[in-house]
Amino acid sequence: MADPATDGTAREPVACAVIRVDVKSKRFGDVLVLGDISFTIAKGETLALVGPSGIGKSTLLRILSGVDHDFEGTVIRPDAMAFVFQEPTLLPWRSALQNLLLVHPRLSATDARERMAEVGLAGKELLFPGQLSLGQQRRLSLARAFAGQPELLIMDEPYASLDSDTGDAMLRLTEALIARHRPASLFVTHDMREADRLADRVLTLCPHATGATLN
Ligand SMILES: Nc1ncnc2c1ncn2[C@@H]1O[C@H](COP(=O)(O)OP(=O)(O)OP(=O)(O)O)[C@@H](O)[C@H]1O
Repeated sequence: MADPATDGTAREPVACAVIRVDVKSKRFGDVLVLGDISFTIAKGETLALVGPSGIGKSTLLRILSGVDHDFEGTVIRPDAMAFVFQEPTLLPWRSALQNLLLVHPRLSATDARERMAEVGLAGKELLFPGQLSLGQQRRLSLARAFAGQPELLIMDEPYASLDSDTGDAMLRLTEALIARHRPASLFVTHDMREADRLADRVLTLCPHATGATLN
């Protein structure tokens, strides 16, 4: 693994920023994991976060999402945020529709069904997650994320471990949902093809010696 100390510097205009990140440093004990990382994401803009294993991508996501407050710097984030993880994280004993409504209790059943139809799951509302294919489970987790009309969408390797056809279909679906709902989006990926296709800009976390780049 590369030197885990990371020095990322990425600056650009801040107009219409949905999230504003200015991390000076993040340490675990004496170990510097993240250095100087500054960026914003505007409404409708998608940023890919890439870098080698162990460089600090998940650590940065935890800081951005507000789970980890133990760092130097500031993050200004919106209230309405949604997360999509590698695993769909569905409750197996609840139907697909209930999985949506549990997270969004104010959503009407009609709206929830519309959200499911939007991701190609019309007619699957009453099935349990175990009765859905992995691709359908991922679609449901996307529907759940977009159902709250998030201002900021954070995705952590959302297409990992899918076969190439399913991954491609999910990528197309995500593109369409982002184009329609226009959240600011940030996603972690190891796949530069995914990053080039989905992202407007790519933030690369690099070892301390070489810094980080924003393209
Ligand atoms: N709670 C913790 N305590 C101590 N060190 C940690 C902790 N969490 C992560 N680290 C270390 O911080 C560094 C960055 O880890 P992180 O999980 O953020 O990397 P990553 O880029 O997401 O890796 P991957 O792509 O493999 O998921 C690693 O060296 C890891 O061992």
